[in-house]
Amino acid sequence: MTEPIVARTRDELAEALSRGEQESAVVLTMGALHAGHRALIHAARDLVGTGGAVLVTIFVNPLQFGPGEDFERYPRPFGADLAVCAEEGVDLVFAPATEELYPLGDPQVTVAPGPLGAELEGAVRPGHFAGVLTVVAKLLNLTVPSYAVFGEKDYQQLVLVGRMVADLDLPYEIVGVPTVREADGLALSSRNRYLSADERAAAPVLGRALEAGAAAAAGGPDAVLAAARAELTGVELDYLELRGADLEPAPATGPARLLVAARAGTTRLIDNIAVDLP
Ligand SMILES: Nc1ncnc2c1ncn2[C@@H]1O[C@H](COP(=O)(O)OP(=O)(O)OP(=O)(O)O)[C@@H](O)[C@H]1O
Ligand SMILES: CC(C)(CO)[C@@H](O)C(=O)[O-]
Ligand code: BAL
Repeated sequence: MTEPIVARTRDELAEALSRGEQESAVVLTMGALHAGHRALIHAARDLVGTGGAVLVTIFVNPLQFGPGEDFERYPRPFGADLAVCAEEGVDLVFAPATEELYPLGDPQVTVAPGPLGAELEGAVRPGHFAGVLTVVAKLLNLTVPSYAVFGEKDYQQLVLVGRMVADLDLPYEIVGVPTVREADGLALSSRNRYLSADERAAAPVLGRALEAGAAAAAGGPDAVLAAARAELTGVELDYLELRGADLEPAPATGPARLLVAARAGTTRLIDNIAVDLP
């Protein structure tokens, strides 16, 4: 097992990137790495092969956290994260300090996420996706990969990153990876560690609700939502919505996406599933 190169500054990153011309794939994270991130790293390696370079960024981005959210509390187990990267054969880790990524302080020019950025997660977390897209654009322009790998667990983020790349002609291929789940259906998330025993016992209702909704697709959109809603007990619901695969309003037929966000105690969980409307 070889240790990844660790770059903490732009100069260290540029020097590391200058050493090779291989094709690269990047996985952008906020650390606290789990099996979901490992799946993204595996996908990145599959894209570039053993001759290519897999990069992981670890940066808890203050721009995407709102007031009263968990920026300070967010887990930062950097040593453990480096061990995961070494186990998974990551070639380069870029882990800048906030002032390294934002040397001029809060950016005056940011990426506007458009109307979708104010819906679903954006309605509950105003400004979140402007923060996400701004840091994603910066990290991609610093790491200049061929591919950038994202998880379907944050489906709206995946859609918005893809739209940013398309709208701004950014030269990166965005690749999505299916959500990795616990045995009981709970989507892996760095925030799951916040859950008390009782909250953890309640949390799988999100996955169960999504499965029930998808299974009711033959009955159409109303049946999907009714079946999902019936499972959502023991949590505080933020939203349950059926949209098109591109998160536009749900079509009457064809590929759709069922999305849920809820709180188990003070821990906010999100999840989603593909639904095929007949
Ligand atoms: N269970 C999962 N399955 C697939 N991809 C995942 C999963 N969890 C996170 N990812 C992806 O990993 C990347 C980094 O996400 P992040 O570092 O925020 O981890 P996280 O588990 O989503 O943490 P958070 O608790 O903040 O949601 C994102 O593209 C995200 O969608
Ligand atoms: C993409 C990302 C790393 C940007 O901070 C974050 O939103 C995340 O981890 O999903
Ligand atoms: N992957 C989620 C990032 C956030 O909640 O800010």
